[in-house]
Amino acid sequence: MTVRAIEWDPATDRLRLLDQTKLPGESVHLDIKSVDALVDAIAILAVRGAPALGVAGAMGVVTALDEGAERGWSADEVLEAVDRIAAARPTAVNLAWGVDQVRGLIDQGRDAVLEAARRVAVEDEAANRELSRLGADWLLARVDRPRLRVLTHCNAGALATAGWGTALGLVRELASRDRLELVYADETRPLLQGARLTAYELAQEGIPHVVQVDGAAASTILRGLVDCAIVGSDRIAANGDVANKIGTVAVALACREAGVPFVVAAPWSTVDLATASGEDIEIEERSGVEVTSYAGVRVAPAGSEGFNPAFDVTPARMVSAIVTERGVVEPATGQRMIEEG
Ligand SMILES: CSC[C@H]1O[C@H](OP(=O)(O)O)[C@H](O)[C@@H]1O
Repeated sequence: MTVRAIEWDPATDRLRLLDQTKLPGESVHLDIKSVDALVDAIAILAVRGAPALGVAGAMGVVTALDEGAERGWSADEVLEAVDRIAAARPTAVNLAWGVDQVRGLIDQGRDAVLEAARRVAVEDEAANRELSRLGADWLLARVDRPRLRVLTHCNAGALATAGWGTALGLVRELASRDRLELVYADETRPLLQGARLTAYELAQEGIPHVVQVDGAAASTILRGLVDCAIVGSDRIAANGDVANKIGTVAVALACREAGVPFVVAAPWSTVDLATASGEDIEIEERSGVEVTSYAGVRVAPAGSEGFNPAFDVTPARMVSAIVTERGVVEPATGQRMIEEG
């Protein structure tokens, strides 16, 4: 079983999060007792990754019901608290999607909401395993090499989902088939999800990998050191434009120039058919201090401000494949995301 980022803890009957800001050095869990605590955990990326945010959003509705019962909130006050969870981060469609999967059951009571939230988690992990199989089949049919060398950006692993992972789920599937040679993991400034979290997952499972600075990705690809790039996503627009961690579009540009596949792995819950194109995706702007400092130590001069968009958009024309549990779409050929998927 892969590392668990999120669970509904039977011992406390509360949402329990693995605090990803403490990894890889410490394995610390947060018992979420209030909506404020969950919103804060999302804001500081203690829980992060689009599918994981969907699960946290769904389970957070139970947290809102419990806090409302303790504090005597009206039905409207409970819904206002649920809305705060859904709005805690703007780019990943999964957060609001996860809340929406269960909020309509509130009038059926806590048990119904918790059962539905748990189902969101189970279905996410199942989707990740299915898309990993489909993605490995797609890649192995196109890359003529005994074992693949893969570049990935950020963390789209078990820590970013309910389990197994999306981009790293595909990596795990390749490794299980003995078709993986090496993973180049971009460190992913400024919060180092790659160096801290992707490396943590791969090291735990003995999957061969190296960590590289983000600035090395393009030359690693252009030097012919990788056979493909596989990344996750936070929101996929109807036309196949893909929002993902800042730095992803640079990887896609290099893949197109080098003629290697740029693959996006994501559950269908990340596809947002209501968003026509990447131009309509809100990009989260985070504090510039995350760029000008690291681990509390300022690295830029006092007079320098940080510019910190957390995501970028890769145009559909640069995306070789979007792999979901419903199948593979090839946006670079003009294919669009459709409900039948
Ligand atoms: C499997 S989706 C993971 C996705 O989420 C990450 O963003 P963040 O760490 O800020 O939540 C990044 O975009 C990953 O690709």
